Amino acid sequence: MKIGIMGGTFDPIHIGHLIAAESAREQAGLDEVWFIPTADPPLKDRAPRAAAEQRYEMVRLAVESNSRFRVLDIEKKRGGVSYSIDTVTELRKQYPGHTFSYIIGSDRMNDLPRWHRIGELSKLAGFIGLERPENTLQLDGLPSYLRETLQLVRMPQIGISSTELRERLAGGLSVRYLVTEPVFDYIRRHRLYGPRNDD
Ligand SMILES: Nc1ncnc2c1ncn2[C@@H]1O[C@H](COP(=O)(O)OP(=O)(O)OP(=O)(O)O)[C@@H](O)[C@H]1O
Ligand SMILES: O=C(O)c1ccc[n+]([C@@H]2O[C@H](COP(=O)([O-])O)[C@@H](O)[C@H]2O)c1
Repeated sequence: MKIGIMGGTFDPIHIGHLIAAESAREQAGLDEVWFIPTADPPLKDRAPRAAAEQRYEMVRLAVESNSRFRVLDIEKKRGGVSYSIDTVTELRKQYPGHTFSYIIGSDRMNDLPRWHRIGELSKLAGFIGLERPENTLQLDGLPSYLRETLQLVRMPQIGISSTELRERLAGGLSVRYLVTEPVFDYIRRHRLYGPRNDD
């Protein structure tokens, strides 16, 4: 099977992530998309607000109604910094018949050369790049070995981020319809992302 990996911090997961995954599935002819919430994200300068277990649970709730979407706890279980090379190596061992491609937003695409052991990773997995409103992909900035493995897909522009959602929640504003209803309920029940005084 052809698998797309939707990796992310998902702090929290929002409709932009889901529409990105669905667009990639459709346009890249993927059989399934596997969502993999990180433990510690490698290149983010702040630790996630919600615990790995809570971020995993929100992703599980967001994808459970789609039979072509799955959530994997592989990075949560491994703990520590979630390097994609470790995840792909483990997945290839576990599922030798599948091929894997990382789905990434165009904003993250510029960071690709800084990913851990990126040369090796690019031989083990492909990359599917999505356009995002606030960043235009500068393909010229990428080395040719990455350009060659990159497939670009289009998606309706969803100009939201988890950062914006956390800010809205901290400010007492609604995130209804920016996240799925079960995720909205989970955030409310667990009182996630409320105002705090150590920011
Ligand atoms: N609105 C969006 N449209 C398309 N892709 C997105 C969108 N938001 C996030 N992504 C992509 O989803 C993946 C996971 O992103 P992540 O979990 O860090 O979400 P984020 O909204 O960018 O979070 P934050 O604001 O906390 O940095 C990344 O590849 C990112 O580019
Ligand atoms: O392996 C790396 O060095 C690496 C560096 C940056 C990001 N990633 C992966 O890219 C995905 C999106 O990351 P983030 O930080 O934007 O949530 C997630 O699966 C990360 O593990 C991976």
